[in-house]
Amino acid sequence: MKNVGFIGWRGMVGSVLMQRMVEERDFDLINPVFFSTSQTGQAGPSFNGKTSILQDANNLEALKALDIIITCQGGDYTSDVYPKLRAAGWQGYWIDAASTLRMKDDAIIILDPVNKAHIHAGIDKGIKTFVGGNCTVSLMLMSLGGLFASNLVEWVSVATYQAASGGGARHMRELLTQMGILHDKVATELSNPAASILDIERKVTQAMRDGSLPTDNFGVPLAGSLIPWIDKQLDNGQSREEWKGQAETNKILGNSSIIPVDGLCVRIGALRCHSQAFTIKLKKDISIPEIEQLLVSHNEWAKVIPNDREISMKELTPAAVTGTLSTPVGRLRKLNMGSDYLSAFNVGDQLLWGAAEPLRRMLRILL
Ligand SMILES: NC(=O)C1=CN([C@@H]2O[C@H](COP(=O)(O)OP(=O)(O)OC[C@H]3O[C@@H](n4cnc5c(N)ncnc54)[C@H](OP(=O)(O)O)[C@@H]3O)[C@@H](O)[C@H]2O)C=CC1
Ligand SMILES: N[C@@H](CC(=O)OP(=O)(O)O)C(=O)O
Repeated sequence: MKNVGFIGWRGMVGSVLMQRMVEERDFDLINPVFFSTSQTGQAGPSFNGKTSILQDANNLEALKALDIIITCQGGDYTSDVYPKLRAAGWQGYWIDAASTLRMKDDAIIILDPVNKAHIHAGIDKGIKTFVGGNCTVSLMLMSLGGLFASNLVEWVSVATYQAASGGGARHMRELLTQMGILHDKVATELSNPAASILDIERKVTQAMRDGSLPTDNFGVPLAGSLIPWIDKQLDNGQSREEWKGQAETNKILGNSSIIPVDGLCVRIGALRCHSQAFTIKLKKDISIPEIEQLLVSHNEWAKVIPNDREISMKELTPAAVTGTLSTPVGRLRKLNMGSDYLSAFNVGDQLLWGAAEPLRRMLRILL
């Protein structure tokens, strides 16, 4: 059995990874070794009946003994440890959730339902570094993969509605705390049907503006509001999250001719499902039934939701999709701009296909 090291396993992404690996009995196939940057020497978890002591995630000698390393620890850890490990001659497989290494020439962005052939070709060529994609990119390709695979996409314009979890566990807590404080401010009025709704709104708006909400993580209130910027600011006016859309999509697809992907990335008050609204310029006018067929036949998780009000409201929402591997896509219709302009809307759990699932599937490919 291969020795597989896990770093970042107790964080939010890592916990989802562990849960999925238990569900799929991945631990039966490996000899897991658990690491920590802060709890070395403490008892490790037991996912396959065996317990062990947590090892130091910065101990290069311990890491060098591993065949495969899976890290969800974050970009700082990767930037620090990965170069040292490779410089020390380690030839094992590095599977990473952080964005640090994604665009390196000797790394492949992993999303096997979309680029399995590319992954296998990379392994055959000796590539040893595999990185999970940005969550919005992975979720877009899971739901729209059929259109890309059929070479039908000329360009994509996207508006995202991204959940708090994309920022990390502390961001989720902050959003919920903000929601609770806002509710508390008007709880009395809400229990009185005769209270003026404009008084209620005024109190809530005042609380959003007077500094009474915790904003250490988001920087500004998110509850009752939104944030039209995710990740760093680039010189060209894009956010880094928006930049990833085109860069990572084309790298995952292995395109030599770039498909333009651009738009606006926005944080909203969902917990762990990202949603995205797409305008897609098709290379040719094909019918909606043909499009639906291409989408559902691309992979088993891409579910088409009929463009019907009731069904969309029930099935195409974060509330419906959270915690599932399904990557539904709906609101499919031709736009007023012309019959080769398609609208689409997708929803996906950003901690599953958006983060943890591609990592465990990459491990399976290597076993
Ligand atoms: N959040 C997301 O949606 C996505 C994140 N990623 C990547 O994954 C990385 C990790 O993200 P995320 O899982 O959200 O980070 P977390 O903050 O949840 O966990 C990161 C690390 O913090 C340490 N830690 C300290 N205190 C605690 C605690 N009380 N509970 C759990 N862990 C604790 C753990 O390391 P230790 O045991 O060493 O102390 C843990 O591995 C990101 O930096 C990013 O690179 C990628 C895609 C999506
Ligand atoms: N940036 C994403 C989450 C994430 O971690 O993305 P990346 O893996 O590309 O850094 C979000 O905030 O929703």
